[in-house]
Amino acid sequence: MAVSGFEGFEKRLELHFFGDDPKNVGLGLRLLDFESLDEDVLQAVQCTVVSAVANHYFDAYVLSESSLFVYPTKIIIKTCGTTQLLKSVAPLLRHASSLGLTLTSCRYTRGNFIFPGAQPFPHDTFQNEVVYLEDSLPHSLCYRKASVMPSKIPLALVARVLRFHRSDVVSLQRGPGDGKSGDTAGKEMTEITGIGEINPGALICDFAFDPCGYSMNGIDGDRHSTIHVTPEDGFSYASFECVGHEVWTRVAGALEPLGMKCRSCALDEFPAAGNVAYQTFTARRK
Ligand SMILES: C[S@@+](CC[C@H](N)C(=O)[O-])C[C@H]1O[C@@H](n2cnc3c(N)ncnc32)[C@H](O)[C@@H]1O
Repeated sequence: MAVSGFEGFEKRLELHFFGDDPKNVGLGLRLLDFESLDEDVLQAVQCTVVSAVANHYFDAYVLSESSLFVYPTKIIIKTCGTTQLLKSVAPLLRHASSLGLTLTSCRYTRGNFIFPGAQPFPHDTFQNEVVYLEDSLPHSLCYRKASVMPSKIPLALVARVLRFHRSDVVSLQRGPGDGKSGDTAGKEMTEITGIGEINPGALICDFAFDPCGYSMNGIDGDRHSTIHVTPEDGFSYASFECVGHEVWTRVAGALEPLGMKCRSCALDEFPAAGNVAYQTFTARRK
C-alpha cells in the first residue's frame, strides 16, 4: 500500500450539451434530481455533497472532495483525493440523454499527482484514463485530443484556472473540538482570509472540514469561482478557479506580495473551444 497523504490536486471534468430544441432547454441539466445526482453520479465517484447554493443561472455544490457546478447545458465537476471522477461520465451522459440533451464536448484534466501510487483505476495511469474516457464517450464526438502540457500538467482544460502550491499555506486548522458546524467554521475562514472580498458581489457557499481543509464556491450571475485548500504540512495544496479576467487578475496580483512566484505558464488551444491558460505558483525561494 502506498504511503500517502491527501491528494489535493483536483481531477476536473467539463461536459457541454445541446438540447433537441435549444430554445426549450430551460433548466436542462438542473432538472436532474438530487437523489440521481447523489446515488448514480457522486457515489460512483466516491464523494458526497456537503453544502449547496443556487441562483437563476446554475447550481453549485461543495463536495467532500471539491466542487460540482450544474448549468442548464454544462456540468463542471472537480474532485480530489482518490476519487474516481471518470466514473461519473457514463451516468451523467445517461441522465442527460433522458433529459433530451446530447453531449457536444468533454474536457478532462488533471495535474501530476503528489501520490500517484495511491490512485485507483482508472486514475492509476494516464493511459488508463485516456482509454477509459474514450470508452465512456459516444463515437459521434469526432475531434479528440489527449496531450501532456509543457508545464507537466497532463491534460488541458478550458477555463481560467490558477493553481498554486506552497509548503506553508496559511493554516486553515480548526481548534480541536471547537463545536462549530462545517458551515459556521467555513464562514469564519472566508472572512478571516479575505476570500469574501475577492468578489464582494458573489454569493458564497463555504465549508471547513474537521480537523482541517477549506472549500468554497462563489456564484455571481452566470459565473462561478471556487477555492480549495489542503493545509496539511508535507502535501499542502490550494487551488483557485474563476471565470472572468477581472477576478483572475486581482487574485494573481495578490500572490506575489504573499511570497508566491509564477514558475510556469502554459497555453493550449482547442479548436472551436478556445484557449487554456495555466499558471503555476510556488513559494519564492528564500
Ligand atoms: C478542502 S478538501 C479539497 C481539497 C482541494 N482539492 C484542494 O485543492 O486542496 C481537502 C482538505 O479537507 C480535509 N478533509 C477533512 N475531512 C475530509 C473529508 N471527509 N473528505 C475530504 N477531505 C477532508 C483534507 O484532509 C484536506 O485538507
